[in-house]
Amino acid sequence: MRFGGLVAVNNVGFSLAKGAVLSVIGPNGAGKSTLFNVITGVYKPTAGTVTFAGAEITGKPAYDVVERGIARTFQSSRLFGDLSVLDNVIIGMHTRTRTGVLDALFRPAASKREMAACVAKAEALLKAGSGDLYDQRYRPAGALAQADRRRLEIARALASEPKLLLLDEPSVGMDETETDALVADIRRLRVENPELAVILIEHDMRVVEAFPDNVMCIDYGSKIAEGSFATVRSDPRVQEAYLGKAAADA
Ligand SMILES: Nc1ncnc2c1ncn2[C@@H]1O[C@H](COP(=O)(O)OP(=O)(O)OP(=O)(O)O)[C@@H](O)[C@H]1O
Repeated sequence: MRFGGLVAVNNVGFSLAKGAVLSVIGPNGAGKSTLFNVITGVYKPTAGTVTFAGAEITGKPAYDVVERGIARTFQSSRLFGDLSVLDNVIIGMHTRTRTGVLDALFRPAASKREMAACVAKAEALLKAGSGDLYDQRYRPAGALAQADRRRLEIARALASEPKLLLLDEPSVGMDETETDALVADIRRLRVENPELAVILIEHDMRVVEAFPDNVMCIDYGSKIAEGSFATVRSDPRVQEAYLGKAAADA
């Protein structure tokens, strides 16, 4: 992915199996969020391909990508701050609902039934995560504490029933207890949806270490290491990227 003269993501090839978790690490500006933006259709890559569930989705519009089963959260909150917690989750279901404005006018019973099912499903998603989002379901999303906003972003992403969930720095703004709860949430999600694949962009090694099988480190847009957490952590190029050459040599 090129932006003028800057190559933000360069030859970052990887594949992920159903049910697997991949952590993407790398210093600030390495190209991690751009990778998510390429996968989810926010950017059309200047070269290369993205294939998902057997179909090429390179450059497909974001709504199409969500419909195919890829959901994401963002580094900065994209919640509707004035809407309730519950409504934010219901909005996440829009690709899976069938009735529209015309149905509301001409088939009000069907429309009402679908809405009731959406509310029940949204409440279940809010109950399932850690914390007390369910108890706060009628509060405006903008009034939530930061950790709760992150949990709500995840609940909203799950509302689209994804096969692949992309989490962009989910632990930002969380203390250690909240981070542990996040790890527990992701673990529980995997037990409940064994086929759900997850890609995490993370700076917090507590989270990365909790899913140690697949880790990829990006630096200046290129992949510099991949493998288990232990392999990647001990790679001298990774240590240099994070700590600077002098510290890595020390
Ligand atoms: N739309 C854009 N136009 C121009 N340059 C961009 C654009 N988006 C990202 N970049 C550049 O691409 C590079 C990679 O940015 P990106 O946000 O993907 O990094 P990151 O690894 O996610 O960093 P961080 O951890 O700070 O979020 C940076 O140099 C950034 O300035």
